[in-house]
Amino acid sequence: MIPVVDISAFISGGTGAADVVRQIEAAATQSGFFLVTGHGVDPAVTKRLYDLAHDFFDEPQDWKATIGRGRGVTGGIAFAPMKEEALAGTLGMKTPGDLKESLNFGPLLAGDTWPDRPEGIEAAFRAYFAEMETLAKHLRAIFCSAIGLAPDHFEPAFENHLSALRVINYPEQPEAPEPGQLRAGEHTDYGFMTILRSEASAGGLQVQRRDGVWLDAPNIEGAYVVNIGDAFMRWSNDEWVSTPHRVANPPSGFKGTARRQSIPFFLNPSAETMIECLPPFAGDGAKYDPISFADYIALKTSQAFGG
Ligand SMILES: O=C(O)CCC(=O)C(=O)O
Ligand SMILES: [Fe+2]
Repeated sequence: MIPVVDISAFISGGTGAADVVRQIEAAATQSGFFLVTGHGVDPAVTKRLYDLAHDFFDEPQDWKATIGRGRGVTGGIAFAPMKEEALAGTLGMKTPGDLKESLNFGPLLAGDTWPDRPEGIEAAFRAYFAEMETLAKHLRAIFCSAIGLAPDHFEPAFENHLSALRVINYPEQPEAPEPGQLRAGEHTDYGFMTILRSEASAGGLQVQRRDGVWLDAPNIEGAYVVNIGDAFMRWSNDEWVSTPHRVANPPSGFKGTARRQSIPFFLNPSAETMIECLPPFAGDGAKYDPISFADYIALKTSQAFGG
């Protein structure tokens, strides 16, 4: 259900590029999820961010609580402590807060002054963000090829893109979660697409099949999980699907190590980008009115929080 696609032939322009495009199109229109290998992301850059964020999460709670709470610095750091977010709320479900904490960064997003430790954490975030920008550009070109758009069709929309990079820590669960409480509640992602560095653990990523059954997403070391977001689903007139997913708790009584750290990169277009039915999908008429990405996010947020 969640295929693994080696995209190296597309990146190098070799024979097999067309096959990559067809595999991604099939996944994006069926489950909205796929794994990519052969993506060219530098594993050392990934490891550095992973390790420094791990060190940050190991710091005492009372110190962490002083970090990343302000919003006065563009390109600063934002820290969300345990249980602050309940993702299922975005689907109108009332649950206790998610059993995770996260560090969040985007070059054009508001945050706070970076902490002086772990040393190099800002540079690690920025370097990984740049790797994700490169991979995202390849994926956009694959999408264009699949849909029948010029290869650079989406590029103007990503000149001042509002993408966000997040490292999430899901700690051990020495106490049983409350009823309905998960590591990350059921949700869809809002943006264009998400590129996730997942991690195998007891209590991991699950994706909802169309019949409602939850399936464990496969984990392949070094591969990225890619999923389509709501904004791209709307852009594609619902042909490419944004699928509900969540992060399960470790089984109760689990005795091994269940700490998990994931790194999602949420690819978003610029605020003024118009989300308007792409011409190849307009055959039977556009289902939605054109809307700017900024207005779309405001609409989603008000729907999720009943505003
Ligand atoms: O941690 C994960 O594997 C997924 C997290 C997620 O879906 C999200 O933060 O949007
Ligand atoms: Fe998500």
